Amino acid sequence: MTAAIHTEGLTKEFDNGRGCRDVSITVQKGEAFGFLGPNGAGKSTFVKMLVGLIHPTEGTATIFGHPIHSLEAKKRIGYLPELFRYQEWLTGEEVIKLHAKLCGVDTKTAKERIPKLLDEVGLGSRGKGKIKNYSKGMQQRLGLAAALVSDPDIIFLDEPSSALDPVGRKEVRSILMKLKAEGKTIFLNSHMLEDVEAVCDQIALLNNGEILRTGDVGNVLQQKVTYRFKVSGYTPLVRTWLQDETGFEFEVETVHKPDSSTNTAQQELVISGHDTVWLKAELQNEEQAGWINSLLIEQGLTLYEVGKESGKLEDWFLTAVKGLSHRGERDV
Ligand SMILES: Nc1ncnc2c1ncn2[C@@H]1O[C@H](COP(=O)(O)OP(=O)(O)OP(=O)(O)O)[C@@H](O)[C@H]1O
Repeated sequence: MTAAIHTEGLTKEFDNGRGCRDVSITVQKGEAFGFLGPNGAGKSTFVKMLVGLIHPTEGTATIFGHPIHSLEAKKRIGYLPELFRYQEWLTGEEVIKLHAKLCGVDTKTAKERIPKLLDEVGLGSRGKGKIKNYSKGMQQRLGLAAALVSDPDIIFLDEPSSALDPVGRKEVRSILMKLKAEGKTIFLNSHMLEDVEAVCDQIALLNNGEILRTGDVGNVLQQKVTYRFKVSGYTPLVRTWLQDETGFEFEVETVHKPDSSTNTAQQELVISGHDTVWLKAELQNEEQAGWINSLLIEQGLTLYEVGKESGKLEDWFLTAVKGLSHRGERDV
C-alpha cells in the first residue's frame, strides 16, 4: 500500500545552519502521527517542506506516492500553520470561501460545507464577523476550518490548540478524533501531550533538527509510571508488608517540614504527622494505584494525596531529552 507520507533523509539547512536534518518517516493512510520536540527542534520546518512551502536542501518526500511540490500531492493536503494572520478586513466566512476557491472547491459544495465547518470548529454565526474583532483562539478555529475546507486526505496541523482555552482544546481534540475515525491521515505538531496521547498512533521526537526517538503510542501507554501516595502513620514495617503483598518496590520520601510561610493548619498537620511520607512505586495503571490506596487504608494509614510524577508520554519525552547537553535548536 502506498504510504500517505514517506520521507527519506529529508533535510532543510537554512543559511544560518539551523533547520532539520536527515528525517526519514513513513505514515500510513488513516494513521495519526505526532511530531514532538522542544522549541526550535525543527518541527515546523519539516511540515513546511511537506506542504511545499520551503524546498528541502537534501532528501526526498512523497504524499500518497506523489513528490511534494507536485499538484497531485498538494490536492490531498490541508494545512493549519502555527503562526498565521488572516486579512483583518475580511469576515471569517469570506476567508474560508477564499480558501475553498484557491483549493478548487466548486461553489455549490463550498456553500454547503462552509456553514457546517464553521459550526464544527465552534465559530458558528461569528463567521459573519470581521477578523479584526477575532480573539487568537477564534483565529485558530478559523485556521482549522480553512485547513479542512477542501476535505483533504491528509491534514497537517502545527500546534492547533496553542491559543485555545481548555474547552477549546477539548473540542479540537474531538474534531481530530472524528477526522481520524473518517479515515483521514493526521500529522500533528504539538506540545499538548494529552492531545497526542488521545489522537496519535505513532510519535517521533525531534531534537536539534534530528529524530531522537520514535515510538508506538500504544506501547508507550503500556509503560510504567511513578505513582506517589502521601500517607501518615507510616512505619518501616508498612513498607515491608506492602512490598510482600503487592510485589512492587516502594521508595519512601519524608515530607519536608514546613517553612515559616506555611500556614498554621498545615504546620500542625506536618508536625503531628512526623511519620508522614510519600510512598512511591512504578505502576502500570490506575487500577493498581487504586488497589494500593485500599491496602494503605486497610492498614490504618491516613491517605492524604495520590498522584503521578508525570504522564506516560511526558515520561517518554523527558527521559529522551534528559541529560542532553543541548535541547531544541541546533547548536551552530
Ligand atoms: N527561515 C528561517 N531562516 C533561518 N532559520 C530558521 C528559519 N525558520 C526556522 N529557523 C530556525 O530553524 C530551527 C527550527 O525552527 P522550527 O520553527 O522548525 O522549530 P519548531 O520545532 O517548530 O519550534 P517551536 O516548537 O518553537 O514551534 C530554529 O533554530 C529556527 O530558529
